Amino acid sequence: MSTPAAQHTPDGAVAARARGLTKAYGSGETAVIALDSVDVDIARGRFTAVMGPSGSGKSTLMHCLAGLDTVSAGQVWLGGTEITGLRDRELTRLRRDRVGFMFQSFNLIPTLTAAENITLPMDIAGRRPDERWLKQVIDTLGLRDRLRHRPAQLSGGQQQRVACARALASRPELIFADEPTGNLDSRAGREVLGFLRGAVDDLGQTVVMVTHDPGAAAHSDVVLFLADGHIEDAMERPTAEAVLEHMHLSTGGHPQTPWFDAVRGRLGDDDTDLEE
Ligand SMILES: Nc1ncnc2c1ncn2[C@@H]1O[C@H](COP(=O)(O)OP(=O)(O)OP(=O)(O)O)[C@@H](O)[C@H]1O
Repeated sequence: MSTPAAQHTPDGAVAARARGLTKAYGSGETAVIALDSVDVDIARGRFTAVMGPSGSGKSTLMHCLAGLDTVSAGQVWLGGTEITGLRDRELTRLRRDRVGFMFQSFNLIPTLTAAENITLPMDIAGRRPDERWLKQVIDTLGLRDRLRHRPAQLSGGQQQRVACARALASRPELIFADEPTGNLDSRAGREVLGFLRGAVDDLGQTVVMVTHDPGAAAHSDVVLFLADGHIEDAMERPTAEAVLEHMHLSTGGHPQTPWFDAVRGRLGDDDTDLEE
């Protein structure tokens, strides 16, 4: 299925692209089609949010675009390189060089300092960081005076900022963030979203973020809405209210799902007339 994002993005401005991307888990009668012939372009230098009900295929889409999972059919490109069909070793190198990851659970090494955690992927790869870039990332994220601290000595928001710096350190073409604010209180969550926004606006990075939270999605430039393994809509310049309204409409006006209740509660607008 084509999306507005797929139709209007010129070639050179695409950080990742999928055509006919299909992912099935299992086979025969028990097969689950997690993604069903998805076409999508992730625009370079923009902040894209991916939303949709639980099980709609968000994580699968992110993993296939990032080369973390194989596809059942279709093609995926990272920048100009088609990754479907690459051998494991080539794919690992490409991922290491071009992609940064942020997860809900931070994934920091407890025995290493913030500074060591930030450069760990580059140290493993035997690459020297670009010191000017690293300094810019650390200052942008406000981590200068936290570099010698270990994760346990940092707040949740600071830990996620370290994870953000780690994702940015090698200046990847693309950062994938899977619910990066899921384990944070709302203030720390807003702070991390502000830094991701800054990574796009001030550092020219490309960010793809999976989220259930309309308030988080409102920090993005475009929201892709998944449903049953399809991209069923895209929204440019989203606001939390417009995203929530879209979620309301996509549940057919019967927002009885735990997913909807949870996000509505987080927006704090239980008094609105959503259930009319
Ligand atoms: N390893 C797996 N084996 C079998 N089925 C899977 C596997 N991973 C995902 N699925 C199925 O694929 C579909 C899409 O899953 P996915 O995790 O991508 O959804 P999601 O939108 O990210 O969900 P959530 O918001 O709950 O994280 C679901 O039906 C899920 O049960």
